[in-house]
Amino acid sequence: MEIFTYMEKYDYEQLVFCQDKSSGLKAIIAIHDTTLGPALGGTRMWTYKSEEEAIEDALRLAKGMTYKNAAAGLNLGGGKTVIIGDPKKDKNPEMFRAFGRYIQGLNGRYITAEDVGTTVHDMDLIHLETDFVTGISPESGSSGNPSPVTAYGVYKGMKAAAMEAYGSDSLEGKTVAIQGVGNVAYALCEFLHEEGAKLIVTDINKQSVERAVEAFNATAVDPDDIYDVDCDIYAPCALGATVNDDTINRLKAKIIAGSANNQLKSSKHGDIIHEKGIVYAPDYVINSGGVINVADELVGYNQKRAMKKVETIYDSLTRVFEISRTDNIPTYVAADRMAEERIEAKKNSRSQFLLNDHHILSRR
Ligand SMILES: NC(=O)C1=CN([C@@H]2O[C@H](COP(=O)(O)OP(=O)(O)OC[C@H]3O[C@@H](n4cnc5c(N)ncnc54)[C@H](O)[C@@H]3O)[C@@H](O)[C@H]2O)C=CC1
Ligand SMILES: CC(C)CC(=O)C(=O)O
Repeated sequence: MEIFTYMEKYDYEQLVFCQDKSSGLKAIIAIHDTTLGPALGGTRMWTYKSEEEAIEDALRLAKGMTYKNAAAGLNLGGGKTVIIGDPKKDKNPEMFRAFGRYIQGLNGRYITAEDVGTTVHDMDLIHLETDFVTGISPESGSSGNPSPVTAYGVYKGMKAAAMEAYGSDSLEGKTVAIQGVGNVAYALCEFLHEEGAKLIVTDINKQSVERAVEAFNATAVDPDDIYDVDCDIYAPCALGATVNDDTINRLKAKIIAGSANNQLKSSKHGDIIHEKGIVYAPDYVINSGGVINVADELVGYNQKRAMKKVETIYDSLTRVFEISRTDNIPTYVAADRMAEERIEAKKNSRSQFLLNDHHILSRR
């Protein structure tokens, strides 16, 4: 990959490589755009096959955060970190403290939180070195684990998608195929089960599947079979790019709505599902509950206020579906347009965020 060519193409601001030999830290912080404010996005820890794959993931996820934060109405830019390693085997406290020092060095241009492979405990370790971290333990006045709130937003978004597809937002009796029953999806299963939806689940982790089968009477299938099951809603809640050339003709669902980031392998796949009449809830709109929740910490966390804002995901998606219908454009294009309009409006007055005295986290 020609890194500068790629960065120039999608207008990235900064890519930071962090290495700490004694703890084994190898992290990549990608900052896409700070027009609206400091870049906020989580830290993913994953076993990448190559450094190139890790860089690409960081870059794609960071750009997604720019759009997510803009579409959610947050005054925040987009960034994300990936740590190369196995979250089950390679973590140690020094690693996250070293990473925290790198974040501190960015002086507020980037604020982190949880993502796949990282936990509240990891954020607490980062917090020992920097204030530019959210989603730390609630005892410190923080909002804690964002996953259940993300799940609540996805649940609300799924209802908006059901309204668009079926004319009713009830999920009772609907069959939802859930790919990956980790932190977000387990909490999502709770909401869906409570409303009377039927659940089909899969995960590469057997224990996660068993837990969902036991708790929600879910039907388990093998990971690759999830694309072939009869269902009303396909909910990708694992990693990205699962709507791709191999899967797109296998999916039987009328709705695609889940928590995973970067669900479409490429924009071509968004065009195809639009032509097929599938209602696609753009990933960064439906999964913005977590970032909306942690962003509330920037003004002094208030759970009620945060949850009220998370509920607006239903309205944002309804607006996206309306634009898509009226202008006959795919929903991902409608969402991009909403986000880009917000960023463009601000572009001439603000860019390249730098910390100022009013940064709330520096006073926490
Ligand atoms: N945690 C949060 O608040 C937010 C999460 N997201 C996104 O939602 C997705 C899930 O996040 P979390 O639940 O936090 O992560 P997690 O790591 O707790 O859960 C992901 C699950 O997917 C499973 N998985 C991985 N590859 C799989 C495959 N090929 N087939 C089936 N299962 C597979 C894993 O075993 C794990 O159980 C990620 O894409 C994440 O970026 C987006 C916004 C916020
Ligand atoms: C986990 C969130 C708090 C932020 C994030 O990285 C995301 O929404 O993908």
